[in-house]
Amino acid sequence: MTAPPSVDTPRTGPPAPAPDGAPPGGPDRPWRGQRALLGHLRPQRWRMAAGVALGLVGSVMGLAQPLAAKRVMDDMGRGAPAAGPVLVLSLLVVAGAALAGLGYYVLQWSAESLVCTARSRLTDRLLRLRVSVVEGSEPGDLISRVTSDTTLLRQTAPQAVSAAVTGTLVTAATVVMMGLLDAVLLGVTLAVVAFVGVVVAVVAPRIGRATHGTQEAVGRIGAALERVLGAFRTVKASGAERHEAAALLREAERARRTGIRAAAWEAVSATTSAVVVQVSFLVVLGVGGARVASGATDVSTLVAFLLYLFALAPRIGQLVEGVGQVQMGAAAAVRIAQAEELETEEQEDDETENETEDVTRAPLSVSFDRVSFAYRPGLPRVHHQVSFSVPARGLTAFVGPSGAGKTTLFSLIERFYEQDSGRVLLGGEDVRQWPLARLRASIGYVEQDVPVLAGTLRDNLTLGTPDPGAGELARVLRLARLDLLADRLPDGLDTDVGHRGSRLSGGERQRVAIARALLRRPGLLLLDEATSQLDAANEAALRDTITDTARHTTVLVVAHRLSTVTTADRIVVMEAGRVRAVGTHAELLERDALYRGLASTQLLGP
Ligand SMILES: Nc1ncnc2c1ncn2[C@@H]1O[C@H](COP(=O)(O)OP(=O)(O)OP(=O)(O)O)[C@@H](O)[C@H]1O
Repeated sequence: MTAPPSVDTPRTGPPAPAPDGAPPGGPDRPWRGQRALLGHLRPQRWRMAAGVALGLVGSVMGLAQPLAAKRVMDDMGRGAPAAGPVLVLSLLVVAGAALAGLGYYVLQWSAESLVCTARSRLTDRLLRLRVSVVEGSEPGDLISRVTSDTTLLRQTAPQAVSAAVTGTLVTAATVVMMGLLDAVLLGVTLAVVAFVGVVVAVVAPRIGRATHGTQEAVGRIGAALERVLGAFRTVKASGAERHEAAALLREAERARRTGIRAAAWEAVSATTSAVVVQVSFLVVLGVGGARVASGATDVSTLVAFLLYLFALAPRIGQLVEGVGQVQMGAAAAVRIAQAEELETEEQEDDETENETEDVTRAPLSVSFDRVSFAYRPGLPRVHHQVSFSVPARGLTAFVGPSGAGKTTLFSLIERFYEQDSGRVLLGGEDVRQWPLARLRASIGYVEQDVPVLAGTLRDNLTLGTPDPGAGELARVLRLARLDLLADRLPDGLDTDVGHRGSRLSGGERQRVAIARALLRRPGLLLLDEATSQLDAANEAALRDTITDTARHTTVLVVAHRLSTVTTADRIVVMEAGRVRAVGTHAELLERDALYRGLASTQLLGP
């Protein structure tokens, strides 16, 4: 074996995830949430503006209705024909209601579009996350960011926008009218109302923090549920339902507490604004009365001013509520932004989407050249200067004690992780030079754990090979000894196999995974303990299939049961992250004590 020259490469892996597995970042960067919220709103700004404008016109028509009604009554009182005013009033009623309804619809429509964009962007990113990032995160928490946080965003965005636009416009117009009536009284009013601004400035961040806390707790509920439902039988068999339910309840309680805290702060700001408006009314009454007495203004101006002040009150309430909605939306936007900041795999596969068309079906050689690797900085190394070469075609087996680093070899070939130093070569080319999509499309991989997804048998087989053709499907079903199963199932290939294939036996799940990998006609087939759960007859049959496949493809297998690999072209013995020996079964029995030990414990002689 000639080892290719070594090139030490710096570690380019992702940064370590946050210690609790949560996406990095926090709500504390100033205005981060508001900026993120604006980022979500921006693409919908015109549609939202249209919705708000329609609503505004509808409200103005509503305001004009009393005047039109007055006109109808006046005309009727005078005995004049009232058909015209009645028509105008009817138009105002119908058009006002229709426009207000249309405005609401357009606003909600834009909110749905906004949240759909957020969800698709987030799911797209989540599917492109690095394996290490997902393994360091809580899937349930990530899911809650796509579901619960985007829903909160959807609920708060229209109210926030409508409150900001309508509240600001109407407040500004009212203030102008008040200023025209009596500038001194306006000054007095603004001085009192400014207090609301101070309260809101103090309270708003607290609403944001409490909402963030609630959403964090909801995320942890998702994570705890995922943990329980992901190992449901184990939880039940261990009688751990109560214990796990208690953990869920603790998080639900935490969500309740932070939710109540947010509600309390909202109540504080709403009550303050209501009280301040009342106080401003009394102050204006007092100061205005004094001004009337001194002749600085007249009674009708004071009355008109007070009427405007009454009209202003709900607008101030709307603005205060809008600020609360913005804080809630911002809390959701921060959590969405945190998930969007998680490190994804390189974007190259977007740019070269048709690279997958160019899949390598020809057998691929594999070489490890002095590869060293640790899963994370600070963790012990799993591989120490691992070197071996496997030619294109043929069956190569990796054996060795548990934890020796066999599965990790496959993770480095698939580039789920990147080595700290040394090179991994596929078809003579560094795997880092391969476009990622093409690299993975050229490999068939059967992983050690639960390699079946929810859905039908057909969905599972065609994952990654969408239209294989009936003949090809029948071929792999036969090769993986699944043809009888497919005939037996009630809906054949369209039978639902349950969550993680729970309606299949362990051996059937393994055969499904093998069939799926074979369907790709890969240049390299990686099988990690792929036949460990098969009965003797099926295992023998699958062994023949694998041996046959290895005639035209490179096949690497990890096996604990040596009986499955004694006929391999070469066997690589690994121990504690190092390659100990390479040879055939017979050679290793003679040369390697560890292998001999493994063989004798498994009752395999020379
Ligand atoms: N995602 C991970 N993060 C951190 N450490 C890991 C990770 N996966 C595996 N390890 C560690 O790396 C070492 C090698 O694991 P690996 O799965 O490659 O061993 P293996 O030889 O395939 O073992 P087995 O035969 O039991 O499957 C083990 O000590 C394991 O604890």
